[in-house]
Amino acid sequence: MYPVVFKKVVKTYHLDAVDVPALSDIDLDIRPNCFTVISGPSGSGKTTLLNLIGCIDRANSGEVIVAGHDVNAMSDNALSDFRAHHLGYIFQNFNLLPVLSTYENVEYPLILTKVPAAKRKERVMALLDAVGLADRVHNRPGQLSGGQRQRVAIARALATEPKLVLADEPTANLDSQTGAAIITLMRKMQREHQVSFVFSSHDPQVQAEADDTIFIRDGRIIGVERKSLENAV
Ligand SMILES: Nc1ncnc2c1ncn2[C@@H]1O[C@H](COP(=O)(O)OP(=O)(O)OP(=O)(O)O)[C@@H](O)[C@H]1O
Repeated sequence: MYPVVFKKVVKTYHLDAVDVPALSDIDLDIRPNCFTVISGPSGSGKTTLLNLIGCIDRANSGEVIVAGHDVNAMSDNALSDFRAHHLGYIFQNFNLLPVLSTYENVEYPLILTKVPAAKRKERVMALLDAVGLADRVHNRPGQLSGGQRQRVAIARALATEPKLVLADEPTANLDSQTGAAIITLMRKMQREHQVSFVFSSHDPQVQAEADDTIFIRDGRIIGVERKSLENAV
């Protein structure tokens, strides 16, 4: 099953009295267990597309199917529950809760989804070990480097075992060496957890690692490049 299917999707923002068309007639399939990059110039609609895939925003028309669910038809409460259980997010600004420790940041989505305490501990420690932060469990985000913060965000995104992880410019605030290490880690986690990652990115390092690239211009998909799946699994 494709984790994401779009049919004739349109998104227009309303800014005061002006309509700003952001996405027009988007038809799209995202393959399972792949690294998919959305590539395009500034203002082309990458973040808008990622926000629709991530159910952070809603389309004006068309069908948006995520993990087999018609998300445009869901109520706000159902959508919020759906996001918590099925999706993981990685942001360029990391978006960690500053008052929580590394451990607590990764545990947080498991509390939201009511995972029992013993299971939470097991899963958080396994993830922090996998991202190389088992010795930083008590540090708060302010006591970590940018690369370490992004590692926490990767562990947090995978905590609920989602089928799909969305990453908006995940290496934008990292130097190229740290960015490369983060891409390698995301690839490793993607393969181990059999999850689909969808990125928006200008970073050639992220684009080079992609299985699939979706090229977008002026709110329209102008091409899709898919590598052989042997690279992805
Ligand atoms: N909240 C909003 N209100 C009004 N217009 C918006 C809003 N968000 C985005 N837009 C417009 O929608 C279009 C697509 O924006 P979007 O942020 O998706 O592009 P992008 O490709 O992610 O750009 P960048 O690479 O600069 O982040 C642009 O014309 C933008 O000005």
